[in-house]
Amino acid sequence: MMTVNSTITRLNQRTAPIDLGHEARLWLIPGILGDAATALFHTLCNQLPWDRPRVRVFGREHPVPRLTCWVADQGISYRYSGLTHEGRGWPPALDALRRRVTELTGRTPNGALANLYRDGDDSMGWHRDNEPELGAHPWVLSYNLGAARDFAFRPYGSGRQSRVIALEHDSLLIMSPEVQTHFEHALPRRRRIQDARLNLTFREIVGAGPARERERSFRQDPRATS
Ligand SMILES: O=C(O)CCC(=O)C(=O)O
Ligand SMILES: [Fe+2]
Repeated sequence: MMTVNSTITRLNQRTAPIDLGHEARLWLIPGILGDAATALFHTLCNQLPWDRPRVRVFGREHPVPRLTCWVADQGISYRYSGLTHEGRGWPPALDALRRRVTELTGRTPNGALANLYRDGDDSMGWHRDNEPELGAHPWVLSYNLGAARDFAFRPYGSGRQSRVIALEHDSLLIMSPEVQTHFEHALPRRRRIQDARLNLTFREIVGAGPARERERSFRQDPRATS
C-alpha cells in the first residue's frame, strides 16, 4: 500500500492542492475518463442495485434523500444508515474507473459508496468519513458523474462554512486524511437543479474494528440527513 507521503507527492505533481488548513488538502482532477464517462453514468444509474435506506432522525423515521449502494470486494462490509452492507464484488462496468483512480492516486480502495441524487432536491447532510473501519488515515477519493453540484466544507465543531467547490461531471476530488479529522462536508440541496448526479466515494476498509453509526449532525436541515 502507498504511504501517505507518496500519495501527496504524486497528487502534487499533477495539480496544486486546495489547502483548507490543518494540513487538510483537496485535489480536484477534471476529466479523468473522457468520453467513456457519459456511458458509465447511464450504466451505473441503470445497473447498480440502488437502495433507499430509512434512518431515524429526532425520533422519526425518514427515507434518506438519495439512493445509495455499497460496492466492494467480496466480504468487505461497511456500516451506514444503521445497517451493515456487504461487499459482493465489483461490476465490470467499474473496472476502467478503478484502474484510473489507482493510476492517479496510487491508492487501492477496496470499496466505494455510491450515491445517486435524482435531482437538486436530493442531498447529503454534514458529516465526516472517519468510521473506524477506514483506519487512522482515511483517504476518500470522490468521483462525479452527471449534473454538477456544490460540495461544502466547514471546520468540525464550528458550524462556520469555509469552502464550497463545484464538482463537475467526470471529475475526481481527493481528500487527504486530515480533511476528515478537522472538517465536515455536505452536499447541500440545490432546488434549481433538475438533473441527476451520481457520486462514488472510493474508500479503503482496513480493519474489522467495531463499526459504529456514521456520524451525522442534523443542524442544517433534517431532510438533508442520511
Ligand atoms: O455526493 C458527494 O459528493 C458526497 C458523498 C459523501 O460525502 C459520502 O458518500 O460520504
Ligand atoms: Fe462523505
